[in-house]
Amino acid sequence: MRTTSEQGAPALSPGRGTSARAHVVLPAYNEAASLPPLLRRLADVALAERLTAWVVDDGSSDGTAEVVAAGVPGLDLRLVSHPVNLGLGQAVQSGLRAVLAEAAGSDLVVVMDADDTHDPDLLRRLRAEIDAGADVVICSRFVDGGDDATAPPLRRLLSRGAAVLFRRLVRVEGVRDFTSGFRAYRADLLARATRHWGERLIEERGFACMVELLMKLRHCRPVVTEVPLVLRYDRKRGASKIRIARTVGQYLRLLARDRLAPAPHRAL
Ligand SMILES: Nc1nc2c(ncn2[C@@H]2O[C@H](COP(=O)(O)OP(=O)(O)O[C@H]3O[C@H](CO)[C@@H](O)[C@H](O)[C@@H]3O)[C@@H](O)[C@H]2O)c(=O)[nH]1
Repeated sequence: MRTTSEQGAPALSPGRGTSARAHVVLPAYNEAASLPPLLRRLADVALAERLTAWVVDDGSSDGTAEVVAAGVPGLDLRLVSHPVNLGLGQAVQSGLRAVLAEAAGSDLVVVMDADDTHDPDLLRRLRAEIDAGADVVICSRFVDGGDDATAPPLRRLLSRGAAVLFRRLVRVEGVRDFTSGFRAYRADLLARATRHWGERLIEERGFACMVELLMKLRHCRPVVTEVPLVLRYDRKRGASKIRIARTVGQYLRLLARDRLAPAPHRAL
């Protein structure tokens, strides 16, 4: 296991082609119990997928960092640490920054939940989509074969409401599931967006950061595809951190900010 500083500008080699490595960013806040089974499952796909896992420990108090420091046989595992809790948005941003400092342009950068509710077997499918020409691939609850039937009704309403709202008002071609936390990006797309937005690539601290990232990336005119996600809403350990009223407020604020912010003059 290596511990990585968060500093470092994107240093990517350009050019399209078959994706080489897969970098999996796992934002984690108090996930010491959920991480070990997930990391073992990632180790199972690591060899075939040339995979590095980057856990972003966001000021956890439950020993999440120690779990990562213990390492997992067969898995190239890195730890990015925040000394205090800065929120999901900052954690994703720190993870992406660390990955981009060493990724190649055609690498695959995946962000997925650290609570062991996302299936690492989907990584093969994500790689296939990127290799076929996609810049962003979303694991989606809202395409044929996807669902979130096991989620509580209010949570389903939140995701569906957000999907309808953002589809109407933002429209990113190819996107149905705006709030899914399980996605893959081509590294050079993220690097291009980072060069333009810098630290402002992700300003939302909470769950709205997922939508914000898509909103910013749309200015790069990415090719976006979706693959079905059957969300196993069966968190076996710990509790969900999402607060519904707060998240709705963040979505509305994000929409307002997007309307007011000047769009880049041309595609990035
Ligand atoms: N680093 C960090 N990670 C966090 C924080 N808050 C949450 N996370 C991480 O974000 C992931 C998802 O958090 P959960 O608390 O498990 O939320 P959920 O209810 O499973 O979220 C579901 O709905 C979201 C909105 O639709 C989706 O974005 C998410 O992928 C998932 O489907 C987990 O890995 C959790 O540790 C934070 O403050 N800091």
